[in-house]
Amino acid sequence: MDHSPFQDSLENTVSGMAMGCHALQWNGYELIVYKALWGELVLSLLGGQVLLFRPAGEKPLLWLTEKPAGAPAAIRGGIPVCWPWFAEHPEKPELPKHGVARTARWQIDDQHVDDAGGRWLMSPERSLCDGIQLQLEITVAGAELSLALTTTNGSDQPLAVTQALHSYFAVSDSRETEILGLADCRCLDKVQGMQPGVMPSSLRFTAETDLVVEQADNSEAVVLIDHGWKRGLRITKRGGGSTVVWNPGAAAENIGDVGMDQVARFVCVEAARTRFFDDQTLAVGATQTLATSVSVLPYPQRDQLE
Ligand SMILES: O=P(O)(O)OC[C@H]1O[C@@H](O)[C@H](O)[C@@H](O)[C@@H]1O
Repeated sequence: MDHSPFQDSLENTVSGMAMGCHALQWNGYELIVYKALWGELVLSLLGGQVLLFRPAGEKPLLWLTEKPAGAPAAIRGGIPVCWPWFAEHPEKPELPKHGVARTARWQIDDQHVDDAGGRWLMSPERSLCDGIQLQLEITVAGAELSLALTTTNGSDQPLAVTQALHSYFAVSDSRETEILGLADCRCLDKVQGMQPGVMPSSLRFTAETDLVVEQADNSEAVVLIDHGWKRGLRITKRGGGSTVVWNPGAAAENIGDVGMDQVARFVCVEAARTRFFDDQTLAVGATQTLATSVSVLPYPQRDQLE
């Protein structure tokens, strides 16, 4: 059987690789694969994007499309970096949705990997905004993955920035999952034309879902319970006052790298800073960090939130 990366899923390709660090071409994207005692991590140089994280003995925590558009298009899955604006540009709708970071070329500036985890520092190869520095720190500590995206305004002008770490979490079936931890938060429902509402104590995915939720910085973790795989994911956020929850439902038919055959395999829970709830202007010389982490919880774990 041919296990070329063009005919097999990235997950299968990586699971067949030896321990260590490997460069891999996948549908025109340059990837770096790390395999160690703690598990597997795959980084894409396009977008500075974590594509795969699988702690040893677990299923992958992140979902990745099996029908990638191919380089240099943005990759759907893993954790795209949306920066320096989230969603549509507020004044120039012709500009790319979710900013320019996810389609830029990034480099690995520093890395340290050992048997317990690793730490990687990435930055765009070329500045994406004059005078602005952007750095992504990726940390694996055992079975936990953390990302911290730091913006430093080294220009002579204040910088308006919104952003998201747009995590695609792998699930057995989105209809078998629920999201806890956002009860009573204010939200805007994008599917209903940004209609304001309040989040329920448990959110289920029964149709297209696209919610921008006002969730205070450093609040309790969001818990994603997967009743199919009997797994919980604990998702934290720091440095942003918004959490975005997205699954396209039937709208996936019109999204080439999702489609109805893949739409139930993921749920997005995004750590964000949005113009709806926590717009930010970064003063000259100021630094801001948006961070998120994910780790596995035993199932069931509802009582941990009650
Ligand atoms: O297709 P894109 O540009 O990657 O965006 C995916 C989704 O990203 C989410 O963050 C938005 O809330 C959705 O509205 C959007 O559809």
